[in-house]
Amino acid sequence: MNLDDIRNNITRLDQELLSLLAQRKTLSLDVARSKLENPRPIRDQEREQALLVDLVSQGRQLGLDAHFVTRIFHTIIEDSVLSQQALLQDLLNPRDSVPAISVAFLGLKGSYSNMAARKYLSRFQAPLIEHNCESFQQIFETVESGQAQYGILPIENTSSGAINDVFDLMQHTRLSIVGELTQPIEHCLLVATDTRVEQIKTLYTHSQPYQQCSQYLSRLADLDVKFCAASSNAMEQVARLSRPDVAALGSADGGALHGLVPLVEGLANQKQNMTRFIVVARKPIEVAEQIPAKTSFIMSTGQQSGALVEALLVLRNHGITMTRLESRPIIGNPWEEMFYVDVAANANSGDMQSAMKELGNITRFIKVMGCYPSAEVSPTRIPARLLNKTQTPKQNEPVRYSRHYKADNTRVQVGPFTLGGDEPLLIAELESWPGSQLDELARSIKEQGGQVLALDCFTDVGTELGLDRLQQLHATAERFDLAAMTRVTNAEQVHKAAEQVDWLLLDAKASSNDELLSAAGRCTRPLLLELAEEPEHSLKVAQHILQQGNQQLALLDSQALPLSSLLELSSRTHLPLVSRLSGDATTLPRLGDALHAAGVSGFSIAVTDSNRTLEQLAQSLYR
Ligand SMILES: O=C(O)C(=O)C[C@]1(C(=O)O)C=C[C@@H](O)C=C1
Repeated sequence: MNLDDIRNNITRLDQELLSLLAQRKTLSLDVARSKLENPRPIRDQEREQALLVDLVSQGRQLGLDAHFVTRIFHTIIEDSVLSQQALLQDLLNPRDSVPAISVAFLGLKGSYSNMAARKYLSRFQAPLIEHNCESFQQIFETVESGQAQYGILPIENTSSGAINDVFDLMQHTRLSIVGELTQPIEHCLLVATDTRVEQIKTLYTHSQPYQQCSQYLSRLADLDVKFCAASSNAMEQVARLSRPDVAALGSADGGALHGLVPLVEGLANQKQNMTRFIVVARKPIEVAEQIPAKTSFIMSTGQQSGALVEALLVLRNHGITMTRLESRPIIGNPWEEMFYVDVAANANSGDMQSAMKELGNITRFIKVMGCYPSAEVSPTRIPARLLNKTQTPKQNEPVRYSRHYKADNTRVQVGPFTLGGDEPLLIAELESWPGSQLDELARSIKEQGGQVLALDCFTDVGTELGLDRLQQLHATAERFDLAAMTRVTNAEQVHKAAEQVDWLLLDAKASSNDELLSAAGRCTRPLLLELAEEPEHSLKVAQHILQQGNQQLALLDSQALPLSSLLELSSRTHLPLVSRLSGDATTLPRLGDALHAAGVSGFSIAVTDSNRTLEQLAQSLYR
């Protein structure tokens, strides 16, 4: 078969896939109607789990990786759940029979708010009348006066946090929240003509995307930056000039509305950049009981100590999960706060009604801002014990970590460095978060010959600070051409860390956490598994990880195992070994040499701002 024939076959298969997806969607809507007749919740995670287990098993028999199959079906099921929700909501909240839908949002054609508005309202399949607004205030006014039926407002961004102006305006509005959506923010360099990055001399941009892409932009020399009121203005300007030396920052979809094309994509410092929007309207909506709902309300408590805690306890006592808590000063009442609360509950449910009544008795002010369908469809996970059942064990297949399975040493690619090659790899561990000293220490590690910067981002801190530290670690490692490593202790940390660092450390305690091991085994970042007291046990854990798909695994000895045990280990497994060394500057280099000769591929040592042991070890190893 020649290339054209193969491509024709691929095209045919893709069309079949599309037609099958459309048929599946029709069936999913039939399910929704049947759930309405015989009331049942839309979401049925038991059914989803059973479906995924079967699909993964059948996929494996067809040579498809478990991770690939689950990822695709998570997306299909997410769409199915959201389509069912939209159908039920339409039936419950019939729309006035107007020929078009009108919406107010910030900015002009192509702004992120415009793209969010189009995405959210596409479900109504009616022509859209767009009201471009210059401020959040104007959006509220346009909807309040009836000129637009809906308003779209950003309320939080993963990199810049809460959008306070919107929260402040919410305090005084008569509008209700009727929906939410999350929009990925993907900044690109947009151009109007055929050009190259080196030719760009002037950049038109709004200040926010400019800050969010600072790392990429700092690499472009002599750029004249012209700030605009909104990204859409920047795009308009570049489209009007239509020259090879000008570019705008904005989304590819937004740019397309102005005839611009992306020259470079994915420019944001933070790779996962998302904005959550709320949708407001004059009339509140009802949310069908079968749908996962959210309710937003605002309240102010007295200033006596424990008042907020008491209010939150009411939610807990009614089994209501709070998904967000934000506080803003009350304008005109210095030192008083208004709290914005989102809960995962339907405002009409018995629990919520009685919780609101109790809250009414202990707060100074309380008002429901709206109840709306939750746009988050958290993916159903397959527990490790079921995932393993989906394996079709081949008779007498050698265990994966063993030399029978693979005779040659595994090479693990850690950022730009290789573990398991000819040269040993040097990991410098910082024992606590160094704050503003981070860059200084990274510079010193690089100078001394270190290659990997290891630092705990999550230990003893909340998720938000952990994520912030991850980004700092990523940025510093990149600045000094080091690879970055951090410890992960749960599945969520695996997903977050995999976006920012080159190597994930699983400590010996990880072996009892099935969910963590499965997430690590399914991620595509290399792993370093700390050996448990009983190395045999860790080899079983290694087998479990390798079976999930991730083959980039190394073992860490942090208990200074005797040389004989290390030799035995390296005769049994092809996985590279790393030793955590401690000791003084005179013994360390000799120890390092001996262990390297015994097959140890990497060394990890603690670095402080005063010791130079890393340098001595590096000099001895790289002699
Ligand atoms: O089987 C159902 O009950 C469906 O609603 C269909 C479906 C699916 O798309 O497969 C969607 C949502 C449920 O959570 C489970 C499965």
